[in-house]
Parts: sequence; structure tokens; C-alpha cells
Amino acid sequence: MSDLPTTDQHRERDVLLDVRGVRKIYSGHGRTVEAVRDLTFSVGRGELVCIVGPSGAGKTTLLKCIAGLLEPTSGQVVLDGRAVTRPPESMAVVFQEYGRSLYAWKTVEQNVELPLRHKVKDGRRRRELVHEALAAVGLADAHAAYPWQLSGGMQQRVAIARAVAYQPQVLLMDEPFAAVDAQTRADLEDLVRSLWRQLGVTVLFVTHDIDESVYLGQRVLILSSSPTVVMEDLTIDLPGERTQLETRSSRRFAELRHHVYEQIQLAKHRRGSDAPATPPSSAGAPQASRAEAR
Ligand SMILES: Nc1ncnc2c1ncn2[C@@H]1O[C@H](COP(=O)(O)OP(=O)(O)OP(=O)(O)O)[C@@H](O)[C@H]1O
Repeated sequence: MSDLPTTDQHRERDVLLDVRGVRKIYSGHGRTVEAVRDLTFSVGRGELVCIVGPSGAGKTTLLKCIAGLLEPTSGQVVLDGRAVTRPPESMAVVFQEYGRSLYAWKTVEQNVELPLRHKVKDGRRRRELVHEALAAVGLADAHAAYPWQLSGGMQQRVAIARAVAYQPQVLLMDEPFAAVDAQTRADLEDLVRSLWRQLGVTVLFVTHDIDESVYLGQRVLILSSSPTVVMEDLTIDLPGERTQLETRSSRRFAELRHHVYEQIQLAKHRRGSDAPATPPSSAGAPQASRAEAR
């Protein structure tokens, strides 16, 4: 590919999240696994950054370290100038398994309100936030339903509403749409982009799906195989206004997608120990169907 911008030549930006040399080694039961070797990158305030990498590359591990749910073996995560040592109030996480993250015996409204209870003491303000968040994800009418009465896509909307109601500075999403059908997934992708634009929240989105990463992101971080490093930090120079039909059928989308696909293929065989700091960009025809980084 001719002119792929890498984010090394970054514009000046206001860094909100700084991941500095994060390494994570799991040990126990006579086994040690170096899941993440050395991850360094930053995310600007209000950016939407996607992370793709081969299966087992340590994406979930990284997100847990960022969320303060896991302690890195070495390195540091800094949020707005402060080291993250436990889950920060200004972060919310949406996981893939919406079924397990919602309480079946609580209504939609109660599920969204729950994490707010310790953050917003004023009950009226809490209910306002809950209703605004449900309206923002198109579920205003479902507030009294129970999760099990909703489709998978609707349940994931509830999980997103819960994160949005919390008014986070940073929204972390770990393969949030992996378990829904293709049409629902497209709708939820558009929902994420519209909430991001509307709320000005900073989003870090982990996905296996190469098309999804290019469609959603302003940048895509491509990870190597485990032990993991950032192989490439790619700027997605598609227009800000994106639509499933037009954006995905544009030439630039195909070029970017092709490039990420190719890097992921390389990443599968390249471990952190031998990934170059800034790999070259390359050209070629787009791959066929929706590509997965597995
Ligand atoms: N609690 C744990 N204890 C030991 N090893 C672990 C633990 N969690 C993850 N690992 C190992 O760390 C590596 C990275 O796992 P992780 O789940 O972070 O990768 P991933 O990129 O999110 O995977 P996938 O794409 O398949 O979801 C894997 O080799 C995994 O087996």
C-alpha cells in the first residue's frame, strides 16, 4: 500500500491513557506464561482506538491491566497522570459475555443503576442517568424488562448503557460483539461510534475482527503473537462520518483492511521477541470475506 500513515508521526495530542512497558507473566500450578512482553502506547483524550491481534496474544490480559483488575508484572498504566493500581472510577468495561455480566433477577433499569449506587448518591440523579443511557442505546421502552426477556443484541445494549450511565472518561470494550449475529453486530458498531461522537468518551476496543477494527477505529494497534508487543500503530484515515454500506465498500477501507489482514498473518508467526519496531507498509488486493484475526 502506498501511503499508510503510522501513528509514529503523531499529531500533538492530549494523552489520557499511557501504557508504559507493560509486561504480564502468569505463574502458578508449576507453569509460567509470559502473556504480554512489552506493551507501550498511548491513547489521546477522546480517541477511539482498536486493538487486534492473534488469538492468545494477550488482549484480554492487557485490558485487565489497564482496567486495574490485574497487576502488571512490570511497567505501568497511567490514566490522566495517575498510575492505575486498582479499578479507576473513571473507567468502565464492557465484556463479551453480556449473559454473565447482567443479573437475571434484576430489571434492565436496576442492572444499569447498580454500579452507579456507590458513585451517585442522589437517587433522582441516578435515575436520570439511567434513563438517559437507556435512551441513548435505544432501549428506553425496555427499562422494566428482565435481561432474559431480551435478545442477545439488546442485552449487550443494556451492558453498554450501564457503562455509559457511569459516565466514564474511558470505555474499555473486550470483544463486545463476538457473540451476536452479523446484522446486530453492524448495528452495535454504529451505536458505539455514535455514542463515542456524542459523548466524547475515549474508547479502547479489543476485537478479533479486522473489518470491525478498521470500521470503528481512528487507530488500530496490531499486536504480535505472545509474548506480545505492538507490531504496528496504524492511523485509520477514513472520513469521520462512516456508514456500513459506503465506508465498507470504499477503496481506502479495502486497502486498510488488506494491510491489517496481512500484518495479522505475519503476527501469527512473529513473536514479540522478533517484531520490528516499525514494520513496513505494503500493497495488494483486498481479501475476500470478513477477516478474523484468529
Ligand atoms: N489466569 C491465567 N493464568 C495463566 N495463564 C493465563 C491466564 N489468563 C490468560 N493466560 C494465558 O495468557 C495468554 C494470553 O491470554 P489472553 O486471554 O490475554 O489472550 P487474548 O489475546 O485475549 O486471547 P483470545 O484472543 O483467544 O481471547 C494465553 O496464553 C493464556 O493461556
